[in-house]
Amino acid sequence: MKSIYSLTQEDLKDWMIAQGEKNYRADQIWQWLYRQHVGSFEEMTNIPKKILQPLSENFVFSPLKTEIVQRAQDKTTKFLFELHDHAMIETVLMYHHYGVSVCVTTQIGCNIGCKFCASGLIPKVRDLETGEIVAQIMFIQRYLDQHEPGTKVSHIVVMGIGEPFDNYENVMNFLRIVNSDKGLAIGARHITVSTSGLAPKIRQFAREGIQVNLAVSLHAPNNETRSSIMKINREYPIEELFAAIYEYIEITNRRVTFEYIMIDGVNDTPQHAKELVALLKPMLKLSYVNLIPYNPVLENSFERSSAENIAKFFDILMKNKVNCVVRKEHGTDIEAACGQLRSQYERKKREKGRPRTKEEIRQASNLRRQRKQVQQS
Ligand SMILES: C[S@@+](CC[C@H](N)C(=O)[O-])C[C@H]1O[C@@H](n2cnc3c(N)ncnc32)[C@H](O)[C@@H]1O
Ligand code: SF4
Repeated sequence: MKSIYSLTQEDLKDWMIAQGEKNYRADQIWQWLYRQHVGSFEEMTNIPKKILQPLSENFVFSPLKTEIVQRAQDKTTKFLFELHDHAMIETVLMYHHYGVSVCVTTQIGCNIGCKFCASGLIPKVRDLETGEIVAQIMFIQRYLDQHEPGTKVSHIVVMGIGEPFDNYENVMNFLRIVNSDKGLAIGARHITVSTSGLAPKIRQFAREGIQVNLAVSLHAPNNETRSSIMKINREYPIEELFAAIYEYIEITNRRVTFEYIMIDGVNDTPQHAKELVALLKPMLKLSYVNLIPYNPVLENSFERSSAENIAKFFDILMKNKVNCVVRKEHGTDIEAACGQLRSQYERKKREKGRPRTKEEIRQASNLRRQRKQVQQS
């Protein structure tokens, strides 16, 4: 059964009309959901039983069951949820000087399969429904209501497990619901959708008429390096990706953020930095680069660039007037890399009772060492 959070305002109105009810009932329910943040139909005290009954027969409330909550020293909190089909997803709550953001998951697994990413290890099982994405925000808003009354989710990043543009319609509905001014009213400019670079969807997104920010996971300035870590680059090479980005900028007049993970010996040399400068030169005022220190994951041997190499790379970009920042890390003392909490949890479940192999012990100690370095740096 679908979640009530799957419905846009229009869907809810259509449903009311189909029940022979008045439009304003849909507005009342919307207010209960997104202004009062109720967690059940019974709490909607001004809605008559003759409406609540069919509502609860046709829709579930939250489709999420909490499995694990991990809180880091900097208050970053990771939630592992179980869905009705026992699939596990992750959602992260982060605290910033400008507010509170939530990172949402959009798919179970991911077919893009980037080599460095824990989420891409598991092929896509299915797309999340709109309601399953909205429910992540509402769960965390209720968690905040309970633990820190008055604190509101102010920003959303669509950067959890999955490729949002491979679940396009559900993600667009999610954006409309959280942005609705009669509901949560999270400003479009406070929402960022990150894509690995599905060029045709970037063009489609440009035409949606919403002010949501676009981030592109670039991670390399040339096709050879990018294809070696992101197989999506073979389908949409840099020339095609940038043609779509230019079109996006032309239509929306909005700035694009480029995410660039710093991976030791892969994409972090001064030569890579110079190539990145050349690539971004024509769009200096309309682009922004986030340099992200790589978060080591157990399943591969990539390592984070040294602080020195990150600083050198940053300097080259800055000297060439590329807007750039080294992204602040969140929750380094918990399973911070996207998809890690879920993959650790599922591995432990599979391996219960089985002794670890030498290779697994080596990998785990390697990861612990890298994490320690990350926390100390
Ligand atoms: C998990 S992805 C989800 C959104 C979308 N699929 C994408 O690739 O942009 C969000 C961001 O996390 C980055 N990422 C993935 N694994 C990472 C890791 N181990 N350390 C740091 N960033 C990572 C991705 O490259 C991407 O920029
Ligand atoms: S980085 Fe994004 S696109 Fe690549 S595997 Fe991870 S979630 Fe999928």
